[in-house]
Amino acid sequence: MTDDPQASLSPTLVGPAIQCRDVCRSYGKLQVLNNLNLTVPQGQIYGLLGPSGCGKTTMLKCIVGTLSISRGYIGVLGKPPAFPGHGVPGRMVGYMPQELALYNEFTIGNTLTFYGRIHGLTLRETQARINFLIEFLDLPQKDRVVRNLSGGQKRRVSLAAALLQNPELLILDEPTVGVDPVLRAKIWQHLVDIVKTGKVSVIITTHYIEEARQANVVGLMRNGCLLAEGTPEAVMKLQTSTTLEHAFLQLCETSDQTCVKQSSGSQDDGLGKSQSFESGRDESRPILANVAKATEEVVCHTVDWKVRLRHVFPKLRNIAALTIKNLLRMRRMPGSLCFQFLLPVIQMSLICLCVGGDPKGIQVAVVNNDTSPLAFGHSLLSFLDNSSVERVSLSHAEAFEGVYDGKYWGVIGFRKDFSSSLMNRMLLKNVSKEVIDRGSVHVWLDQTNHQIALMLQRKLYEAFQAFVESKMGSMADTYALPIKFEEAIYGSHNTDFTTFVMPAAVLSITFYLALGLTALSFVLEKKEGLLDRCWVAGVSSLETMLAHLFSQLLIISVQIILMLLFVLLVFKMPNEGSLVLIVLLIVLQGITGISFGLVISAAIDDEQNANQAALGLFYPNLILSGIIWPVECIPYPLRYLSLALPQTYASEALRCIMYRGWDLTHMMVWRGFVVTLGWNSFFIIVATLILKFRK
Ligand SMILES: Nc1ncnc2c1ncn2[C@@H]1O[C@H](COP(=O)(O)OP(=O)(O)OP(=O)(O)O)[C@@H](O)[C@H]1O
Repeated sequence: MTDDPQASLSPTLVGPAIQCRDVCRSYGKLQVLNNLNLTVPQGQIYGLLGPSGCGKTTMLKCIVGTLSISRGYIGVLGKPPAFPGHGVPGRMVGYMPQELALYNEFTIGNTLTFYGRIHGLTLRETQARINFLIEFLDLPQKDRVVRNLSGGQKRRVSLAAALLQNPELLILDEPTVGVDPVLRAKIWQHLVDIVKTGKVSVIITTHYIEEARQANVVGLMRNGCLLAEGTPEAVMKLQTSTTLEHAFLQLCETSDQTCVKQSSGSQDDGLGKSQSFESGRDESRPILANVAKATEEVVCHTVDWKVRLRHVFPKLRNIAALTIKNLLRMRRMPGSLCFQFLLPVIQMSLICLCVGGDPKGIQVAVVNNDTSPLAFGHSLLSFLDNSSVERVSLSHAEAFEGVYDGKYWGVIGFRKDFSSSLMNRMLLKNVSKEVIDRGSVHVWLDQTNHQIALMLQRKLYEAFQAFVESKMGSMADTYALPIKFEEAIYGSHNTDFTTFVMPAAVLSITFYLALGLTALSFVLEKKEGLLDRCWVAGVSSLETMLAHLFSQLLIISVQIILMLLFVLLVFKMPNEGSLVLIVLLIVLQGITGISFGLVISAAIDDEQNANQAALGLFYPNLILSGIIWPVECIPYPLRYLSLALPQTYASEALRCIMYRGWDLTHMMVWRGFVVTLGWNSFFIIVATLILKFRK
């Protein structure tokens, strides 16, 4: 097998394989491990037995380092778990967690090849081990997908993953559950065989107490304490029992009787503390008073700075293995992949089609009492945009009744002498207020829909302007407002609301999809024990995050290409700026989404809560980031919050690039990039810290 730098750091094992001293661990107020002392001798099988909920799994998780202890000391193969440069977590340890911790969409071959890559095995070595394990564990063909295996077969694949790299220490949490008696016997025989070399040690938990007779040492655990530890024969002898099960029952009864003594911290020779049956082992030595002592033991291991640096620095091998794994998972879920590619395009197309355009087919009642042969009323209405405004000629009473009933959005009314009064208004210098009023178009609107009301006002002004031009020719300007809008400096007079929304919407869609998918997939991996398993195999949180980032970047790239193709070529949105800058900013915003997703999934253990967090943040962010309405409308001090959000300055920057053709020399552009990069770094640091300290 290839030389692993970690393997070369294998400690000189003079002491036991695992040593736990006064280990305490709680979940909130629930004290699960209570001053637990346990010793796994080098080159032996240790059976950790105890009733459900007594803390066995918690103990194993503390040993592999996925859970931290609140007090005490744990030494694994000579050093505390996760000690810089130590092979635990890493190749020296094979861990089979209680949950299956398998990638369901992988084949058996994919699963084992992935762990082979993590452990630095060559393909040939992995292949040889796969063939052996399939034969030995009576597994189906290696191209069978894990999802379609039976419960027992899945457990055996999980065991195979733990055995793959021939580790020096095997930590197996209930490996024989759901396995038939013949195979159970075979697994035990294999464990017995591999420890015979003296180089491999095993700690195994099982519900089948009797099978643990094959262990060299058993530890009987109850309520977070070790009741007894010794060879199975010694335990049975002391309890004058013929079976381990009976011996255990007796120990439990005795322990219940001395329970009060235990809680008062009795130091006598009863079962208040762990009984040792192993000759020569000093279980009666004073309990370490506090963490300080444990730390003392830890600091005696000096660490070379190079080793420390290698410990914190992400390993390319692991990142590559995880990235390949992520890509393979994506490939095995084509439906989900298509969804991820198409959803942004569909969302963006819907925005371009449905948001910001003029309302169409708006029905308006017309009461035209203008009977003059000039028929100015009729003529003016002919200039109204027919696609937006549908006119319905009615009597005065019917028109108003229709608006009150919600059938029409307004009434346009012309008085009997509208044409002559309008003519007088335009041609005479002095006219009475009454003539002005009679020569006006009277409009009553249903103002409950601001956009429709605004559109009707605008269409009427435009129709009037066109009408005046048709009647007055070159004199038309005399009757227009004395304000002239010249050629637009940026954009055009036809710029609509869609143009405003589009850049921020692209960023927002990329950000939220990346956030949602990252949070969900990470929380699920964490919940199913996959992250812990990878961590025990030697993968750091940072490596996991980087690999996720790389594989997700591939998805984001396809999403961006499709979105931009639709936005620029199909919906013909204007773009004056550099495509490179546009793509870069959207990619960086996608990374912001991924890194924020990592923070959520690092802090939250449950997919429902993670979804709630992502959904809960969606609307406030959409509104406060100026995506659907200008930031300038947000009142102070809320505006300060808005400006601090990851998408506010980025949206502004993208609008400046696309519509003003600006580049990085403009503050409004580089500020968007700087703020995005700042948020990315912040989120990744926070996620790493949470993953590191939340054990
Ligand atoms: N993440 C957690 N948060 C809160 N309590 C927990 C958590 N994990 C375990 N516990 C509790 O800690 C106690 C010990 O659990 P643990 O899984 O270590 O028991 P166990 O001996 O392995 O049981 P089993 O044999 O059924 O697997 C139980 O009461 C359990 O409910």
